[in-house]
Amino acid sequence: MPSPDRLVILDRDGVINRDSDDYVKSLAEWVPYPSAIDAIARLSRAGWTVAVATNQSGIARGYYDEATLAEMHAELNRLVRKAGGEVAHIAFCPHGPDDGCDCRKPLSGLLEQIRSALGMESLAGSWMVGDSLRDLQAGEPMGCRPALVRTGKGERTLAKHPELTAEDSEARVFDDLAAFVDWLLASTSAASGPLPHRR
Ligand SMILES: O=P(O)(O)OC[C@@H](O)[C@H]1O[C@@H](OP(=O)(O)O)[C@@H](O)[C@@H](O)[C@@H]1O
Ligand SMILES: [Mg+2]
Ligand SMILES: [Zn+2]
Repeated sequence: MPSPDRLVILDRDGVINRDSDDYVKSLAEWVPYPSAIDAIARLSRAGWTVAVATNQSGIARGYYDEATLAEMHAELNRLVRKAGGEVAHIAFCPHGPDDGCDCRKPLSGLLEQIRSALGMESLAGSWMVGDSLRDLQAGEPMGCRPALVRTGKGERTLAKHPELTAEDSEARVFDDLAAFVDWLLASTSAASGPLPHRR
């Protein structure tokens, strides 16, 4: 059972792979950031558990189906394993904005699925890394530490929510997933225990 202090939960589109305003509708359109695949493997090799929480309303919208989504996630798993790492669990919301589900971010249902799948009591102290505010909002009730990346919709998110970069913001901002992992591994190798909360 992973410790939340060594768990990173990743949003998918815009963090692990390029996002598209037209949705990522096929394996061919699923283009991972090479540095992100390597970053996930570096986390695994350093003893961290990595999970993914992704909204996939394109399924409800009829743009692609769960079999196509499974092809993308098989490829993600293959690439991460080839790089020497592992993705412990991928939780996805196939629903649309009007379906009233409890798993579409900013709700926390996907993170609850991850907590349960990994057999954890709590996610408090784990990291939630995303390119949209709703990613960070999904982690907040679960006690996740928020990290925003500038890739994908990250720059748009920061333009809409400049408070995220304020000195007293709980969120930390990074250029991309690789930069977050560089910082996290450097910080936690220096401090053996959990990271101090941002002052
Ligand atoms: O970033 P994650 O959660 O991994 O996935 C986001 C995607 O499911 C899509 O989410 C859609 O939002 P709506 O679902 O239409 O609000 C749009 O933002 C698309 O551009 C985007 O590709
Ligand atoms: Mg995203
Ligand atoms: Zn859902």
